[in-house]
This record gives sequence, C-alpha cells and structure tokens, in this order.
Amino acid sequence: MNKTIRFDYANARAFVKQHEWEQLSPAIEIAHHMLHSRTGPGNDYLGWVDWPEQYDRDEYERIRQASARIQSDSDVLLVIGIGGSYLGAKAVLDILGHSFYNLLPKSKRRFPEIYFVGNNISPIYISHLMDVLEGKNVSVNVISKSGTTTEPAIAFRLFREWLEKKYGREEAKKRIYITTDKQRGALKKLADDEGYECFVIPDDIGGRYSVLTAVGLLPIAVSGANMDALMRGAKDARERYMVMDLRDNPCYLYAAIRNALYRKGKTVELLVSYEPQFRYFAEWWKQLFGESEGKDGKGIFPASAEFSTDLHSLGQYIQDGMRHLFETVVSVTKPAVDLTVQEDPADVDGLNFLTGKRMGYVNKKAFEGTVLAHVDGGVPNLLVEIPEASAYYLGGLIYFFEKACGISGYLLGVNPFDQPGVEAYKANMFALLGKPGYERQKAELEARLRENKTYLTVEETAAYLELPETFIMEKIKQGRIRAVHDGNEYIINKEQFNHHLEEIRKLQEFEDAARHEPIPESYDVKDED
Ligand SMILES: O=P(O)(O)OC[C@H]1O[C@](O)(CO)[C@@H](O)[C@@H]1O
Repeated sequence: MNKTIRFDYANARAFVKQHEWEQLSPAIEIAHHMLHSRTGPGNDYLGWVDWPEQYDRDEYERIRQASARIQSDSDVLLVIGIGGSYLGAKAVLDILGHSFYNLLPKSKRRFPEIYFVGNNISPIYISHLMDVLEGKNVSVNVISKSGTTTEPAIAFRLFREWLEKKYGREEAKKRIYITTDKQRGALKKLADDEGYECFVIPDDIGGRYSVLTAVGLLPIAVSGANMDALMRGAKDARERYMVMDLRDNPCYLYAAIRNALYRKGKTVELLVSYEPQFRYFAEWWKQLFGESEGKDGKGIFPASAEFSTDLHSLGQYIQDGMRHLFETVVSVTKPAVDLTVQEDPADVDGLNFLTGKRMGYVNKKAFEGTVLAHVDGGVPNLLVEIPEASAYYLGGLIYFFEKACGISGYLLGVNPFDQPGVEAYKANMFALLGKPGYERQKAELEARLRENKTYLTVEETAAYLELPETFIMEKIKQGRIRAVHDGNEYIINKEQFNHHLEEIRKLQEFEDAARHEPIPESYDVKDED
C-alpha cells in the first residue's frame, strides 16, 4: 500500500490552540460543499476538482504521442508560457529531473533539453537562449489560455520566425504545438489557420490550477517523467482529501490551521524547502495562493525560502524580525541520492565530527535545529512531507495544495478562482505602449510618470509643457533653461525648472507675438539653485 503525504502541525501548537482550528470545522464543511456541489463564487472554474478522475483520455493519448514525436525529432523543447502556463511543469521537471539536465553530456541524456521562455519581457534572456539553440533541432510548445498574454505572445513571434527561418514554413508547422482554449482566442485561430497540433486547456480550469492538464503534461511527458504515476497520485489524493473530518483530512487541516494563524496576525506564509529542486514548486505555490487569496484587501502573503541557503540571508529576519510569519516546510522523507562527508586529516574546518555521516542526515539536522530555533523566535512551523520525490507523490502534493487553496479561499471569504487584480498593470502597460483604444489612459499615465520624475529629457520636457522640442533645445542652448549633459542628451531638473515654468511660457508667448523678434535682455529666465 502506498504511503501518504504527512501533515504535521506539532510545531505550531504553541501558537494555535486546538479549539481555534476545530471551530473552523463548520466553515470548512461549507467550503467543502461549495467546492463539490459547485455552488460557491468562481464555480465556473472548478474543473480541477474531479480532473484526475475525469480527464480526457483521448487527449491524454495524443499528448503521449506528441511527446514521443518531440523526443524523437528534437534536441530541445521550448516551452513558451507565463504564470500557470509554465510554473507547474517547471516545478515537476525540477523535482523529478536532474538538477543540471540540460548540461549533461549527450550520452547521459535520453530526452530533449527543455527551456522555459515567454515568462518575462527580457530581450537578454531570449537572445541568450537563441545562442543555446544554435545547431540544435527545436520544437516549441506555446501555452496560453487567453492566447493574448504579452510575454508569451512576443516570445512566440520571435521563435516562430526563428523556426521558419531554420526549417521553412511547412516543416516549422510540424514543430509547433499549441496548448490553448478549446474554441476561443487568437492562438486557437492561428493554430487552426496554420494547422498546428493543438491541446486544450479546459474552460473550467484556470491557469494556476492547470498543471495536470495538457498545460503541464506535454512538457512533463517530453522530459520522460512518469505522467501516469503523476495522475494516479492526484487521483488517490482526490479521494483521500474528500473526507470531511479535519482529523482525517490533512489537506483541510492545513487550510484550517493556516487560517487560524492568519487570524492571529501571521499574515505571511513562507513555503520552505531544504532542496533546491523545490524552488519552482514554491513559485507554483506562490501563484496558486497569491492569485487565489490576495484580494478584497485580504489574504496571507505567500512567500518562499530555500534553506539552508536563505538561512544565511533571510534567516536573521525570520528569527528576529517582525513577528508576522509562519513557515510551511515541504520535505521529502528520503532524498533520492545521498553522499557521505569525507574525513579531512587536517580538520581545518573542524568538521571531522561529521566524518562518515550522510549529507541527507546533516540536512535533516539543519532542518530540525532550524524549526526549534524559529519556533523559539515566534515563528509557527507546519510540515508537509512526502515519502519520496516521485511522480506519484508529486501528483498527490499538487492536489493537496490545490484543494487546500480552494478551501482556504472560501474560508477567507473571497472568490479563490478569479484574479481581477492582475489586469491593472496590463492595462497600464498597454496604454503606455500605445495600444489602440487606450489613448486617454496613455496621456494620463504619461503625465503621472512625468510628475513622479526628478529629471526630464528634452522630449519629456517638451511634452510636459506642450511646446516643441526645438524650442526647448533652443532655450537650453541660449542658457535660458538650465540643463545638464547625460550621455548624449540633455536632462532638466524638473524641480528647478518648475520655478521658471510660467516665465518660460511667457517667453514663448512673447516670441510668438514678436514673430521671432529678439527677446529683450530684461526678460531673462532666472536660475534658482
Ligand atoms: O495562459 P495565459 O492566458 O497566457 O495566462 C497566463 C497567466 O496570466 C494570468 O492570467 C495572470 O496574468 C494567470 O492567471 C495565468 O496563469
């Protein structure tokens, strides 16, 4: 029989009394019914609840076939996507794969190298990645539910052109795999027009809940990880975490305890791991909880730390800083590989007492010592432990946190399945970039940006004063506007300049009236330093 995921809150007992989480039981029961009967807010996005049981078997087979094709004709798979459209796959690959897989000698690699792109707007990242691709056979999996997200869309434009240049349009088509909405969206239309192979992100599953759909499964399958075991783990977890009694349901207990802590001022949760392989699992978890709970002025702030690395940086704050933190450690009972500490005859570092000890053992003691120290420092500690870092347990762990997040969001009284807050930056970015339809916002935002600046370029000054750039330049040259050189251009201190704003305007009116007659000496603009 399979072992289970263990949740232990012994190191939070000093901070939350039993009755505090037990009293949340009725609210959790309501949340449970809201999820399972699909009656709560955001009920259009609950497809993930039964997905491990009800996923589309035909599509699953197509994913398997496509992954085999990519494995056979590609040295590299590029996964283009952002947020929920990449973090889950990256998390799974990192935990189940080799830490330096892409750098291993070819003889030790059976499957393509996988790189994630389209998750930032960095030209440096993309051009460096293009350098890596030289001479390699490449396939691309573009993942975007909306099909219009800026970061992946820009990356896809660049890599589509790259592929078409390398292979020609027809061959490139066979190397592009699209994962998007079933019917709607720009990407779906493009895929249909061009004849790219398409996989579906179900309508009722949001990005951050989509790792067990084609979104995560195609890259996971290409990496050679066992997607059957992953799905089985999630399916078993679905059954296990259906139980209503908090004592028998570690997933619900975790949701209850983190909410009890939140109500006592523990507003930041650090997801901690002692394995760098869990770095992206924490990133996935942060999106899951951050987008689900951070709304209506509420929510635990999800952060992460990697120990023991961060004990040498964040450790001071965690031990001693503001007491609004609690930790959730994600750990693996037994490391997949282990090493032994060697004896040093000179014992320069004084560590010979560790000779013959396993590194996994040392890591465990670091963990135990840290938990005690942090609890003493006022930081409650929760533990979620999987027996081993295998696909099966990872599937279970993903489902554990997905469900805990849904329950927790309902306990908090928010809609855990929307993310209205992420639109604000997008609208501003589009306006500033001059997207048609955003003209009014563009002017307003640019004015605000100028207000917030100490120095303005000539161009910005001209826009600020609604005067021609040539006029500003002329006045700088005449010494009437004070400016300093910054590289090849002039910049103007706005504060100083504001003092003279009215005078400069008058100057211009005067010049206009005089039709470029010379300006009287007495009407000079004064400098105030
Ligand atoms: O798959 P899409 O539509 O490109 O969205 C990517 C990500 O962007 C968000 O919509 C937020 O901007 C996430 O919720 C989502 O996972």
